[in-house]
Amino acid sequence: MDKPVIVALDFADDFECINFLNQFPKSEKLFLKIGLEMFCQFGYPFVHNLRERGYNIFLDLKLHDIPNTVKRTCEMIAKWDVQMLTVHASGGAEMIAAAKSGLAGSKTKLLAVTQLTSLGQNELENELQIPLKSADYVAHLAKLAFDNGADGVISSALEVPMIKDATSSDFLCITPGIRPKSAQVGDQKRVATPAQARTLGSDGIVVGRPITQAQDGHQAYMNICKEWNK
Ligand SMILES: O=C(O)c1cc(=O)[nH]c(=O)n1[C@@H]1O[C@H](COP(=O)(O)O)[C@@H](O)[C@H]1O
Repeated sequence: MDKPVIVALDFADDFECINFLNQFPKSEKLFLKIGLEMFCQFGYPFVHNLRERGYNIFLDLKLHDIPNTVKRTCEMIAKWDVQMLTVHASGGAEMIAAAKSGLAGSKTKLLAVTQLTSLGQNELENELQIPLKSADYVAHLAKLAFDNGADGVISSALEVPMIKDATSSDFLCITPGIRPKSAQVGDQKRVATPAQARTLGSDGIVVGRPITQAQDGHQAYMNICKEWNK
């Protein structure tokens, strides 16, 4: 798989989303992330529709439940022919392994979310009461995901070198929290530019608002791809 720029489709309605996609030439082979906002409203038919149109799909459901429930859910998703699926690494070793076994026989890559990019050191210590440096917590969760069969993790680009050291160079690091220099950071805490993410060894970047809320979404996407592929 080439290193993709994955567009996060965080739209309130499907009409707005399809209008957004129609800005792109048909030849543009987009990699799209369907997250909770759209999946909760439009479910599997929406995923199926976008697969039929030839898009690669990252289904970002961030599953986090008991192993049996996660396994059964993954068995269902395994039939959907999506390229990537997320679970929370903090669901534990057994849950990650259960997710992987649920996906058996499919080509869907299992990605474990480490520490959300919207959480910094302060939130980790004071809200979640995790007495670790953020980087150590991310490395710990990445190792847990690696040891239990995940294909990769979701983390900030800033942590990629450390994750690859703690796991393996081909363990996928897909990184949201991407902000071109001119973009607003918003609710993200651990951010990097597309160029920084590339230099740090990220295997793919996830970008939402800097593209979906731009005046010209296609141009914003092209600019980010240019910086990413430099
Ligand atoms: O799993 C994710 O994709 C994810 C994990 C994470 O730690 N941080 C994070 O921002 N994301 C997702 O990546 C996207 C980032 O969107 P923007 O902040 O608008 O670029 C959103 O759809 C988030 O749900």
